[in-house]
Amino acid sequence: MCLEETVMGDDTPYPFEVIKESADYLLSGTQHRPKIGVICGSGLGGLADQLDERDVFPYESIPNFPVSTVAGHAGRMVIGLLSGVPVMCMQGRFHAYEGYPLWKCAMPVRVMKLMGVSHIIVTNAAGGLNPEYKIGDIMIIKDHINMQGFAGDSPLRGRNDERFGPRFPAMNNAYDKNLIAMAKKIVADMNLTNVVQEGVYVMLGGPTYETVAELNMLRIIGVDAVGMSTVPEVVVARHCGMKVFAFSLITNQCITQYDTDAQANHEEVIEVANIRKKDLQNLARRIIVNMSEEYQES
Ligand SMILES: O=P(O)(O)O[C@H]1O[C@H](CO)[C@@H](O)[C@H]1O
Ligand SMILES: Nc1nc2[nH]cnc2c(=O)[nH]1
Repeated sequence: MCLEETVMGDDTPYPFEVIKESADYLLSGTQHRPKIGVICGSGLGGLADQLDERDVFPYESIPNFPVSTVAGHAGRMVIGLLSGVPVMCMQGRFHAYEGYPLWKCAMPVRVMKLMGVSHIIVTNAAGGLNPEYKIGDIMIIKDHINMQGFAGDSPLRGRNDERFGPRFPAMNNAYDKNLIAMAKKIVADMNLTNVVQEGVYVMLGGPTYETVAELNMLRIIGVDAVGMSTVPEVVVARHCGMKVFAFSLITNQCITQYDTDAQANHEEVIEVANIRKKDLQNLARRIIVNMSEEYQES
């Protein structure tokens, strides 16, 4: 198969050389050499606007990159300094429901890897299924349930390239315990303990929100928050050896009763993200500064 066919087809992940082309393009357009990557969830892209000395790359300008099609996802890579730490931020991500295969949703993580990123922060907006969770809570993700994996799909499906990682990567400890402990200290220091939770995230394919029966089933299997992203990115990040920290902003309460007319909707998701964005940006900034101290020591 020629390179062009491989790039155009959706059946198999881009080869190393194609990912490298994207990485080299970004490296040639910025002086920064970030070791920390951030994927901004729905309505959470404001962090990228806070970077100093930033270089901005609309996704359509980056070779081989998909484009964002969802409200609340600006669709650009922003590389710059946050409190002096070099960072690259995806202001907008790719979802399976947009029509992208899982490997393409997560392809930017490999681009980050080839640019030198070793630590990644993945954020999302999610529905709170744990009845204790309130709208506006921040859930540190301690684990996930990979529903697509149960069904035989994976961003790692297809031939494995050992230059990225092993055929059979472990996925326990996907969410770095030391980073979680560090984040909890920061949360306490910021007096945010009462709005921060720690729980299990599930990704469903979307774009529908869930039925009552689906939500009740998910709760039984141990889910605390429900979304339509993050898992492919985390799987690919762990496959290539990155340390992962992830959190969900609980933008709505999942509706687990039949006797209500309330309905989940994306406008509410964006609205809540807007209300909470300052706390989230401050939290992310402090985590990034601490992370940079960690990788400088290691
Ligand atoms: O996961 P992010 O991208 O934050 O967005 C979440 O919010 C959207 C639904 O409102 C879906 O895209 C879901 O995945
Ligand atoms: N699947 C799903 N994704 C979301 N993103 C934000 N809220 C939700 C939700 O309730 N369900």
